[in-house]
Amino acid sequence: MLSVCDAHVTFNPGTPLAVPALRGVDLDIEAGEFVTVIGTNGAGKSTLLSAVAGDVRLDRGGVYIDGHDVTAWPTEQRAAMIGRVFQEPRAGTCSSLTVEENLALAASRGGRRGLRTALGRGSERRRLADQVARLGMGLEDRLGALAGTLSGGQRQALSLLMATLLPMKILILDEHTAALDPGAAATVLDLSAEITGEQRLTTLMVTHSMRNSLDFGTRTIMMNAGRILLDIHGDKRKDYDVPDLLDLFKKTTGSAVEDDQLVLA
Ligand SMILES: Nc1ncnc2c1ncn2[C@@H]1O[C@H](COP(=O)(O)OP(=O)(O)OP(=O)(O)O)[C@@H](O)[C@H]1O
Repeated sequence: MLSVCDAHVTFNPGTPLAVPALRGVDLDIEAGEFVTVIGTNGAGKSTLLSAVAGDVRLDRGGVYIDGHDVTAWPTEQRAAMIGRVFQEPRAGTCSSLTVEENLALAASRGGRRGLRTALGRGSERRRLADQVARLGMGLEDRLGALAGTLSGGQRQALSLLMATLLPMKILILDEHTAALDPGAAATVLDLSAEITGEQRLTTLMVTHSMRNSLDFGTRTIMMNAGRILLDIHGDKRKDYDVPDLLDLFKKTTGSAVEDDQLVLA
């Protein structure tokens, strides 16, 4: 469903500041798979996600979605197929619009209906209220509140809902719970699992928590220095715990994981 083939990306190529961020990444993901992506700082996780979304162009290699070669497609063209939630809750919602207006904007994305039309229809307003009620955060009673007044967790749950409101194929979650307190992070993670499961979305989630990388999704990949080091899926995944991931990392790279966040989170 999603294939990344021999992906290479170097930032600032040909300069003293050149950084090889992806060094030959191959990844094939089946429809409905939920892949958690883990790795030390600077491993290339976000670059991989950005290469799939179209924000980062490959120097070499290709990205294929449902058999279409999208390597040369700009982000806007891929946006109809890809939903994305970022680390920063403010990135996915507009502070100066209400909850309802944010949702209506997401519902009208790429379509003919504008914000006013979506909000002008009683049936559409009810549908959006029903959708927001499922988040279990009481936002259905705060549809008229500005998104800027919501808590980080509420805002990130709203971002998640907005990213998945319209039918699409791939959901990209880039450390989307990293800026939240533990309680809100757990709620948003559970919601992510629920929504992706229901819609059978093909999902790529970067996390800094080894624990979460095993507890959520159907497959775990670990990156280091621009490459995929480990790829665990199927029943095999149940046999792994955090110490196993640490061991594998050490065996493959010859060094221990130094990123405390990965180990402790
Ligand atoms: N726009 C950019 N310009 C220059 N270098 C960049 C740019 N974006 C990323 N890099 C570098 O590319 C490498 C991979 O970065 P990337 O953000 O993909 O890593 P990551 O695994 O997501 O790390 P983290 O967990 O710290 O977010 C890093 O060395 C980073 O400094």
